[in-house]
Amino acid sequence: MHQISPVPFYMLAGPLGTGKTTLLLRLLEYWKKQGRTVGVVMNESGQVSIDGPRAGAVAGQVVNLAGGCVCCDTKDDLAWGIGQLITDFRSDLIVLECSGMANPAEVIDAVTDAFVSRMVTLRQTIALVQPTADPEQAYSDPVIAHSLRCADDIILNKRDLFLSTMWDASAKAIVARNPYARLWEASHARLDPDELLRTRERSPLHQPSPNVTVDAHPPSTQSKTRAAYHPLVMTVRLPGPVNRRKFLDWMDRLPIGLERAKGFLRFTDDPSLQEFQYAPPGVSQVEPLHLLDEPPHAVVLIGRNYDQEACRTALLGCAESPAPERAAD
Ligand SMILES: Nc1nc2c(ncn2[C@@H]2O[C@H](COP(=O)(O)OP(=O)(O)OP(=O)(O)O)[C@@H](O)[C@H]2O)c(=O)[nH]1
Repeated sequence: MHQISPVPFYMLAGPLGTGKTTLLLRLLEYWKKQGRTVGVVMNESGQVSIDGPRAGAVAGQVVNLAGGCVCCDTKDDLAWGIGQLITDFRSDLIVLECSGMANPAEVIDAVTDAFVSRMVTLRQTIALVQPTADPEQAYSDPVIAHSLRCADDIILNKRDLFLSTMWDASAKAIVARNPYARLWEASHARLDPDELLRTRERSPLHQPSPNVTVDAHPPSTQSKTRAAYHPLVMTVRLPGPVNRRKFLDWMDRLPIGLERAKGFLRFTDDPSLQEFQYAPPGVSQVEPLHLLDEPPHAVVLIGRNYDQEACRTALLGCAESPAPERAAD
């Protein structure tokens, strides 16, 4: 039987909208120049993958685990996705971008079990976070706390958007939570990949251990319920091109409880594909984008404490109503 050695596995973790895909695209370019055959596992919580097509434009192969969180709903699919990348696509390196709602401790647990560890060796866990006004409270959120705790490398990203006082207090709080990780500071995840990926001894904190995997949130393979700390995800499929003015109006009035939104669409007055992004505190943006394949036109909205239905109705209201059918002569 054909025996394969485990391939290196990298995990990008961290809360919603902190720059994981931005970093992933940089790493994919780097690995591509090195001649690596990279397989990407892209986990997204919406029913439609938005980041997968962007990564697919650079990487050889992307397996999308959309429609759930890799620590809850799609944990079993992770082993299948890794197996597919190795056996079908001969990937010699695999990188997983966790959904911004995933608990990386659960994912470490999944990729280091007896079965999956024959296929991959966890090489590095990189967490991306952004500063906050109240790091003590914000970094206690389960996803952030676990991301910080499990990481070998932590990137404090979005330097351009935050004042030094908030930045320094956040950096201090991060180091207090994980003094063993290397802390990087960046804008738009601009770092030297050679430096970032340079391996070093893994500290015991980074190995899967009872400290990391046993906590208030039991492994989801035992219970298929979603972790209670996850925000709500809504995917709105657009029936056709949208009216530019109405969509820009909608973008200007996004509800406060919305934590992340992204999607692909077309305007009625422009043939280009458009990418929509909203990751507070940044402003919402819609920009033309070129992809190899046409992605589904949809917007994924993630948040807590906002009127989902009102948001969906307003978004669908941007779609041009189809021209009335002409009566037969
Ligand atoms: N101003 C600013 N924007 C950034 C920076 N890094 C990323 N962004 C933008 O923030 C948005 C979210 O970035 P992504 O890389 O998609 O973040 P993510 O962590 O993959 O998002 P999710 O997968 O949805 O959790 C995009 O519009 C990025 O262009 C940064 O350092 N500064």
